[in-house]
Amino acid sequence: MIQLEHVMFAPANNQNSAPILDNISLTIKAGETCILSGASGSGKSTLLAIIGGLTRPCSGLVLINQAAISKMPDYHASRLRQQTIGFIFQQFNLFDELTVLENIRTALVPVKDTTGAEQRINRYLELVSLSHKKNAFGKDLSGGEKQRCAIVRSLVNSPTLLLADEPTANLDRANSILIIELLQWLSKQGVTLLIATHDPLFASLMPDATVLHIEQGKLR
Ligand SMILES: Nc1ncnc2c1ncn2[C@@H]1O[C@H](COP(=O)(O)OP(=O)(O)OP(=O)(O)O)[C@@H](O)[C@H]1O
Repeated sequence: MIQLEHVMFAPANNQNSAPILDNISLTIKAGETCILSGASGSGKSTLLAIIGGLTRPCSGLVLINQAAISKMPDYHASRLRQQTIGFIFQQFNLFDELTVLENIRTALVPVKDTTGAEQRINRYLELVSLSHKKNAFGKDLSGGEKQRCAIVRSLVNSPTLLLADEPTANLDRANSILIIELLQWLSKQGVTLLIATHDPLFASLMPDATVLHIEQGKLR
C-alpha cells in the first residue's frame, strides 16, 4: 500500500542544514497498522505530509497502491487523496465559523458520490461521543472536541489509508481510549493506519501494530 524509496527532504531555503528526512525507505502493507514514534522535531509530521502528497520530497519516491504520488501533478495527487487517504492533522484545520457538521461536510465538497455519507457522519459522531455538539461552532469547541470533529471529518469519505498525526494529543485518557478503539475498529475493516504519536497508550492497546521509530529524520 505505502512504499517509500530513499526519500530525502530538506527545507527549500536551507539545503545545507541536516535533512529533515534522511534517506527513508519503508513498506507498509495494505491493512497494516503502524505506529510512528519519535521525539518532537524528529520528522513525523513531515513524513506523514510526504506520504499523503501534501509535501514533495527533494528526492526519492513515494508510492500509494503503486501510484507515484510524489511525482504526480497536484490535481492527480489530490484526486488520489480524496479517493484513498484520510488525514488527521495535528492542528485540526477546522473552520472556526462553521459548525461541527459543516466542518465535517467540507470533506464531501470535492466528492461526486456522497451516498451514505450522512449516515457515516452520524455513526462516527456517536462513536466519538460528539453528537450533542453537531451544531456548535468550531471556535466554541474544546481542544478535545476539535480533535474528535477532525477525526470524523477524516473518515467521511471511507479512506482505505488513514494518516493520523497525534490523534490523542488533546484528549484525556477516557477519550483517548475511545479514539484508539475507533482506530482498532477501522483496522478490523481493513483500513491501513499510520499513526504518529507520543502516546504510550497506543503501544499498550495495539500490541500487534508495527512500530517505526524515527530519530533526527532517520528510521531506526
Ligand atoms: N518546511 C519546513 N521548513 C523548515 N523547517 C521545517 C519545515 N518542515 C519541518 N521543518 C522542521 O523539521 C523538523 C521536523 O518537524 P516535524 O513537524 O516533522 O517533527 P515532528 O516529529 O512531527 O514533531 P512534533 O512531535 O513536535 O510534532 C523540525 O525541526 C521542524 O522545525
